[in-house]
Amino acid sequence: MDNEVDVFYQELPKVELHAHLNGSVSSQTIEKLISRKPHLNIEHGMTAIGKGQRRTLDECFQVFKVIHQLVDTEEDILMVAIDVIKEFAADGVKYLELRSTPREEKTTGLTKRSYIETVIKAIQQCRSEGVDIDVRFLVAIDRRNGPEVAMETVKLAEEFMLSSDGLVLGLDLSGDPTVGHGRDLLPALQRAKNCGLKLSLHLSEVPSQLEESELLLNLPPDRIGHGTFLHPEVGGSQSVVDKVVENKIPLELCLTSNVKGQTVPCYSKHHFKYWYQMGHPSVICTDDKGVFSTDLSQEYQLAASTFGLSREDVWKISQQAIDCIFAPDNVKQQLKQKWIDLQPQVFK
Ligand SMILES: CNc1ncnc2c1ncn2[C@@H]1O[C@H](COP(=O)(O)O)[C@@H](O)[C@H]1O
Ligand SMILES: [Zn+2]
Repeated sequence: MDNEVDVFYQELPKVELHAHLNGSVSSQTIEKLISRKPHLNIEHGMTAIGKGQRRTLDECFQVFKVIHQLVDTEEDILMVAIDVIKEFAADGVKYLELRSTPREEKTTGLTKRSYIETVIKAIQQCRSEGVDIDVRFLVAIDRRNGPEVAMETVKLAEEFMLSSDGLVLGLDLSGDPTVGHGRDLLPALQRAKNCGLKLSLHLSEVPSQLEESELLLNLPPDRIGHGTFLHPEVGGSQSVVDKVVENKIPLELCLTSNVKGQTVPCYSKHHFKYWYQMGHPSVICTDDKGVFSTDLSQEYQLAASTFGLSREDVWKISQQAIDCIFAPDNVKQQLKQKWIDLQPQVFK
């Protein structure tokens, strides 16, 4: 971890809605993976970006390739998912929507179906051990893989949505934003929406995506990842902002990820300020806590110190995130009660 985090932020009950499984692998788990696969000659420094370090977004995507080499069996996925879930729980996260791209690995017999099944198994195992966190799963589409794979992923997600007892709730669109165009993925995303999968789309993570965002906002998505370049001040447009506001589409905002990935020049210029000041639903998230050496408490603390938020403001942000989850209303009600129960302890 990069910084010392005040106990208030750790004890604050939190909702995490934007976490990529393989980007969330901690250094402890990476150690275990490296010792399972010494022949790969992967060193620790290749899988995380430390304090004060920055990488281009392109270099970040190279890091995921290294991690994918380390995580290529059902056994690896099970361990990684269980570790990640327990780490979020230890950081005070009470509700987590984990997202991951199902991968097939011919050499190890891993299939996209067994990939999803294994993540579900990890969630169930944590639940049976009594880990204090409600975890759901969003199946991810890597935009690099094109429309056919996207459609295949939607069909799989649809199947699991119906058979996983509410654990699979939706779909994520992610991957290198400079590759491919959302227009080609529209039929798959439209199908997902029609069958009841919730949609969280990475939109305008880089400046060149305005036209794509305009198009995909017509779906409309249920949440937006990043949305760094949506507003006019950074080359977006007012009509795009209006669409987001009219449809009340929550934004998942990841400060460290954007600064370390160099799409935002510094913390004080993060678009959290723009959307939060407007009173638009803005959820603080980690994106890739392993790769960016952070955790959700630290992200809350960073937002507070950068934008001068009081503890009451911070409490409100974490509480209002409950309204943005993809799980049904009864789950929202349970979480709201949990927040009420925990409040005296956090503000003691
Ligand atoms: C930094 N900003 C980002 N922008 C876009 N996509 C990202 C991302 N961070 C992570 N991913 C997506 O998540 C995958 C890793 O987790 P999973 O193998 O799916 O669990 C990456 O390969 C990429 O597709
Ligand atoms: Zn992301």
